[in-house]
Amino acid sequence: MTAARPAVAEAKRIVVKVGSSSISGANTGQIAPLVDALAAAHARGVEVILVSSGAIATGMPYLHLDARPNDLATQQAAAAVGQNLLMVRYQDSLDRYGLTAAQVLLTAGDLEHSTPRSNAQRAIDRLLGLRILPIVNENDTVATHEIRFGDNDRLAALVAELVGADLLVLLSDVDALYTRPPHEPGAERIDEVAADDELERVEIGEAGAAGVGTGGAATKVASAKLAARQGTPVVLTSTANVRRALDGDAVGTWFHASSLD
Ligand SMILES: Nc1ncnc2c1ncn2[C@@H]1O[C@H](COP(=O)(O)OP(=O)(O)O)[C@@H](O)[C@H]1O
Ligand SMILES: N[C@@H](CCC(=O)OP(=O)(O)O)C(=O)O
Repeated sequence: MTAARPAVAEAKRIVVKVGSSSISGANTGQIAPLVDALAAAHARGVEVILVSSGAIATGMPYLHLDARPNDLATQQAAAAVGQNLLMVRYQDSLDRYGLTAAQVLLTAGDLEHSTPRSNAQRAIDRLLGLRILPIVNENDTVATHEIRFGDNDRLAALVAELVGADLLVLLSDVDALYTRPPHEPGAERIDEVAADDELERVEIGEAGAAGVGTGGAATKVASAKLAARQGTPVVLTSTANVRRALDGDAVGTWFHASSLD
């Protein structure tokens, strides 16, 4: 069967980004199907890098928090508790395929300075050469306001650039970008974005219902624009669609590379 998106079928190195709301709390069970899809791509010889949020959301119950904390210190504490548990959950799931995860924690400052940047690049390259799955997150305990990425959608686009990815897959709780918030009447699915002016008519609403993510659709669009400008095409779709997105099916919204300014 021919893939609807040949660029996906031909991609050798793919960055997949998943948000907190997709893999924590009531959606912790989505880790296994996500790992199934990553393992299938890995088995085809694709080099996969996962950018995963969820440290804070995973740590929250252990700090007896019902909602995402607002202050930086408590966010950092929750992330420190949650990050290793998140990695254990990924590794448990990867064990089903005999695959190994590696934790890669980065700050915005790391990617802006040449020495830590090339160190990270070298380490990720070696991990991929060893057929290990790098799982990237912001290094929340050392990231202060000045050196925060702000959201992992942006981090994902910067990692895609760092590793020279052929494709960025941004996962969310909606199946695509819509012309307005998807629950509003008149919202239409956008199949592809080939030029910047096509985004002018898009109305971006509030972030998802789970209340544990930070970015919402606005940061996904910004990330997709950044990656596309760097020459990496982007698929924006739901976590439930990840398998189909990696198979090259025409799911979600496709952002053409180098088409946006
Ligand atoms: N124009 C739009 N198209 C798609 N989603 C939108 C739009 N405007 C607002 N949203 C909302 O953005 C949410 C996704 O953001 P978010 O909850 O932060 O995701 P994640 O936790 O996966 O990063 C969706 O649940 C959706 O309701
Ligand atoms: N580094 C943070 C990510 C912050 C965050 O909520 O990101 P996202 O869910 O992608 O909007 C964490 O792991 O909790």
